[in-house]
Amino acid sequence: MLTFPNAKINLGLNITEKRPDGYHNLETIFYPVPIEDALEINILNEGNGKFRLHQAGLEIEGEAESNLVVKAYKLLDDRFNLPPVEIHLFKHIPSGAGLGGGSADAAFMLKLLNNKFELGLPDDTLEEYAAKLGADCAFFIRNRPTYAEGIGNIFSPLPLSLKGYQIWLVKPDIFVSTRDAFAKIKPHHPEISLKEIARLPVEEWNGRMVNDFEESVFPQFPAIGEIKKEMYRQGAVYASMSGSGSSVYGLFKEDAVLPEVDFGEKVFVYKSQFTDI
Ligand SMILES: C[C@@](CO)(OP(=O)(O)O)[C@H](O)COP(=O)(O)OP(=O)(O)OC[C@H]1O[C@@H](n2ccc(N)nc2=O)[C@H](O)[C@@H]1O
Ligand SMILES: Nc1ncnc2c1ncn2[C@@H]1O[C@H](COP(=O)(O)OP(=O)(O)O)[C@@H](O)[C@H]1O
Repeated sequence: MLTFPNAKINLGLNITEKRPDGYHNLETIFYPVPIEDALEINILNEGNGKFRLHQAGLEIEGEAESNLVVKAYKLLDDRFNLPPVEIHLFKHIPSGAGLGGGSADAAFMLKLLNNKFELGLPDDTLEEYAAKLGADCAFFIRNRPTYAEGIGNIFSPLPLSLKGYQIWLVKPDIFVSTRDAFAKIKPHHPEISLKEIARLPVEEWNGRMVNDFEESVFPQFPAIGEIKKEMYRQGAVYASMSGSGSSVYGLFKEDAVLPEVDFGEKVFVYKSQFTDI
């Protein structure tokens, strides 16, 4: 059985409080983007192990055991004693990009196992399992435009559509640690809630909808801030870093012609148009 975990971008991100447990409360909007990995499972008929992971495409750091698709499998295996599986994962979504690729793989693995082995788990339960695997993981269960609060795990659906807009996404060869990026932030409550800003037309987001991580990440990695400036020079109606970086996206009008810009070596570039949401 085969599935295609997609990425997300953050539309705005306000980090509002540091919590006693070390995590941070925030508000953000998660929006699905059609950059997709490919994830397949088959029943494993040979050997003694419970899983075998084959990985291709972009590299992911770490052992198979630490891959989030394996963690997702183990989580459900502990509860349901699943048959052994052979896993094929092809990575297209860059890691350390603020695109949630690892979290998407984990959430889609939960959904895949639920379907393949007919576990009958409703979305609410799948979200509870997903939340154990990463702060933004549960978003990918329903995978629709979502306003998120708490540590990024309390959701409400949002009637927001970027249909027709073009997205230009650039991920430089820079790895930003989410943990370090949080550590440098001074949390504060925004004057206007992100939910309110999101009701405005996209053309009015610039200067209002902010990603608090930019303030700590751009001084450390000026190249990321330069990409954002370039997006605006090229006519973006809105541009921002996604999550804790390092990717930057620009939203462009339907009829805009996106130029070819050389952002340097080892830079991931993706252009597309939002369709069905
Ligand atoms: C902040 C966001 C916004 O989208 O960043 P990106 O990962 O997308 O860049 C996400 O919610 C991140 O989610 P995720 O990447 O799953 O975070 P986790 O693995 O759970 O946490 C990584 C580390 O970030 C810090 N952390 C994470 C979430 C949060 N609300 N407060 C925190 O302080 C903690 O130090 C934690 O150890
Ligand atoms: N299947 C996976 N895909 C990507 N990264 C993974 C995966 N499993 C574990 N990881 C680890 O998760 C970390 C965060 O990856 P990812 O969620 O893609 O990025 P981000 O948090 O920037 O959105 C990576 O450093 C990687 O080592």
